[in-house]
Amino acid sequence: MSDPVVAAKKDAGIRAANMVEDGMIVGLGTGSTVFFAMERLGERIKTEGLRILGVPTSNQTAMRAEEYGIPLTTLTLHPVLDLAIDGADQVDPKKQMIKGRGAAHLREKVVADAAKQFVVVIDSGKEVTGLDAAVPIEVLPFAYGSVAKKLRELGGEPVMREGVKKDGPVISDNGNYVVDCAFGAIADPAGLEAAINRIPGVLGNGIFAAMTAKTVVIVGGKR
Ligand SMILES: O=C(CO)[C@H](O)[C@H](O)COP(=O)(O)O
Repeated sequence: MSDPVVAAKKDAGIRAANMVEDGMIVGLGTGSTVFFAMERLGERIKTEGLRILGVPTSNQTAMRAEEYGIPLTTLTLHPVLDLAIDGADQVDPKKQMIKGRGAAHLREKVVADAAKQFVVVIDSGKEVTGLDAAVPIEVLPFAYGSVAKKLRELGGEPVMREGVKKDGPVISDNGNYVVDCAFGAIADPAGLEAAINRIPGVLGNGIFAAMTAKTVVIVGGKR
């Protein structure tokens, strides 16, 4: 019997991929849900002759794109994207979200910001009434100590993300540390997103609260 969460992710991914039109430049997020969208895009390229170019948000996504036959481009050649498809870890009713389980949130935010429309694909387990997950924060290694102190002053509890099958800290695709910082229930996601970004040495954080107007959320298995 198929896993209902996996089935929901696949449904969300396929529906997002079916929104893509011929000639579009498409931001490609990172994670298991967006990979279902990419698989479907690969099928459409083969069967319908769909012509698209993708901008990948991680090394893993670039490798998947190669596997699925999705041609890639860069933000240098295409600074404006028609649409970006990505997953999320928590999404609230205002379409504010927390991302970054895969430590790709810095490039994911750049790509989502460059897109005219941001399509977020989730299963219903990601829907929450209020954001409260630890916030992934990409930090310049040189600044780790001072950033951690400032995050504590903001009321957070920063924890260095540790590697799996690798001793020591996770190093992002951009060569930086990733800190997971719990703040408890987040009353003002936009305010916290901006406050974290104001700390020198912070390169980006996983709260996405500034692009809700162009965000469409697809919850797999729900119509
Ligand atoms: O933000 C992310 C990676 O940095 C992912 O998009 C997010 O963690 C969702 O992943 P999944 O679709 O595998 O549940």
